[in-house]
Amino acid sequence: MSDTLPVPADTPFVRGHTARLPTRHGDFSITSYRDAQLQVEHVVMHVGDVAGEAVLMRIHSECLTGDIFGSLRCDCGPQLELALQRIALAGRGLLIYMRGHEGRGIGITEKLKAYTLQDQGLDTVDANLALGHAADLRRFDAAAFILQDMGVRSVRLLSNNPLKVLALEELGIVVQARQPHEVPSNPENAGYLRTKRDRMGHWLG
Ligand SMILES: Nc1nc2c(ncn2[C@@H]2O[C@H](COP(=O)(O)OP(=O)(O)OP(=O)(O)O)[C@@H](O)[C@H]2O)c(=O)[nH]1
Repeated sequence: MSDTLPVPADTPFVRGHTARLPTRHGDFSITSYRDAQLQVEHVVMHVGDVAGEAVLMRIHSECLTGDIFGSLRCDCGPQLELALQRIALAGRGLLIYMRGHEGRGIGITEKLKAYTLQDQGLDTVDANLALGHAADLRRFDAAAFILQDMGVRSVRLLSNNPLKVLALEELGIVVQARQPHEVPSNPENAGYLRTKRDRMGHWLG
């Protein structure tokens, strides 16, 4: 971790512990961070010395259904796998796994309610709105802290989401480049991806 950059003393974020984590994608280290704001622990999967410039980086928002159960309703699971593969292949980089981001911040129960509304014909955005939520409630200040703590000075961000780039830049993160992170679609998530492209401005083909 960086000894060179000052980390604010009054932060709600605290580094936990680092361990070696060999995976089927390659050999990673994993570091936990306590987030007193969201009352969760985020984890970072990292490879190589990430202090410095132009670090390959993915911020992955928790998606229990996609990441764990192989849901076809979204593209989260394949995006997570692809990101770990790309970072392992690069030999240097990190994936910040943001807990508390489930359902773009609405939580698992509300996301399941949104799924039911989507099965009745609403798209992802309107389902959130019908439940009384904004389309996207995620905050990235924990990610900004983690990058600073790890000494990351600029990133090559794996993402298709222009608002994510803006949100990170507003927090002072230098996004040197944005690299597309598109995975093949399937019949179950075609509408979801279309909504991301047409209503949320994602750079998707
Ligand atoms: N509210 C809601 N959240 C969803 C739905 N499907 C997936 N999610 C959540 O969306 C989050 C991932 O955000 P996405 O919009 O897919 O992608 P992104 O992170 O903004 O953009 P990329 O960096 O390009 O992947 C995860 O927290 C998922 O749990 C859905 O139908 N409704």
